[in-house]
Amino acid sequence: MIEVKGLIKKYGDFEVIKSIDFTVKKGSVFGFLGKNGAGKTTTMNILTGLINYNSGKITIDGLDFPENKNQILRKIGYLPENPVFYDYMTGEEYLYFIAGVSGIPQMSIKSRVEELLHQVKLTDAKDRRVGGYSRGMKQRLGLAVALFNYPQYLFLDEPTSALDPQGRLEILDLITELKDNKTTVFLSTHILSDVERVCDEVCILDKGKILLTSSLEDLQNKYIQRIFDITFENDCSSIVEKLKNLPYVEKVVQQKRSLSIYAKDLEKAKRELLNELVKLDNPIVNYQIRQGNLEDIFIRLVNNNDIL
Ligand SMILES: Nc1ncnc2c1ncn2[C@@H]1O[C@H](COP(=O)(O)OP(=O)(O)OP(=O)(O)O)[C@@H](O)[C@H]1O
Repeated sequence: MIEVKGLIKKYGDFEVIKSIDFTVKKGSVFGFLGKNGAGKTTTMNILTGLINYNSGKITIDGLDFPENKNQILRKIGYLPENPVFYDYMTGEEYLYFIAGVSGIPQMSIKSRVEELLHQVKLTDAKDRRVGGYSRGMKQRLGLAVALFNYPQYLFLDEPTSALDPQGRLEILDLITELKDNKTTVFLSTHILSDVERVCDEVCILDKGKILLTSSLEDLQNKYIQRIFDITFENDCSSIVEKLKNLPYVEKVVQQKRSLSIYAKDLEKAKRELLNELVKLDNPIVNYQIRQGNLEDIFIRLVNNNDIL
């Protein structure tokens, strides 16, 4: 288990991490969410021992982080957002190079390299120079490096953002496999559908502060919202204000001829909204009720702070 209490990180006078607390349960997939610049990479760099922090307490499996850094780091694997390699090496040579510095017994190296190449689906590309790999292939090679020493805690910083949908699914499947093997995964990402697919816990960071930590299930149960998506024949800018003032409407988001109306009172909105809309001199071409997803919850939390 990772426990973080009162963690503060400053660059000069700029407090990037503003006294955050959170707990990552062993064996879980912990989704660490936040907009650009929220402080996700900084937090991950601290937890993987790459940078120092100003104050706070971090314990991993009950061990104080600074006091037991070497012991703890042996349990940790990290895939940074933009992993860097020696481009002139082949993928296989690079993993042999990592083996050389990892302390793994000589006799196990060949089988470990082969196993990892297979796991990240790079066996066919193992003899190509890394400089010629696509971003997705580099990401997968970085994952092989992070996994080299069978980490108990795996930190992944935006591991799928460079990948095409197929590549993303492969990484998400791998995360699920790792979780099944009891690896704790700390996943920073912007891609909320990925979080919905693999995470157990969600932590939302905004401007260095934690807005919310929750199990994904609780978050969905508590904050899920019904949204009415309506498309009109003509531009609907002029009716937004009127709709916002309806007592059962919480928020209206407009995109040219379409509106997303967030309901405060779902039952009332179901009964009354359509009646209200047909009175307008703008024919409706589409009307549907959608269940909000994590993306909607995230946008409401980070942009409005209106459900806290
Ligand atoms: N070495 C540094 N010196 C000064 N400021 C820094 C340094 N590293 C990061 N920052 C600032 O700290 C804040 C948090 O950055 P961080 O990279 O942790 O955010 P992030 O949530 O990972 O964003 P992204 O999704 O863009 O990677 C940003 O405002 C960034 O400019």
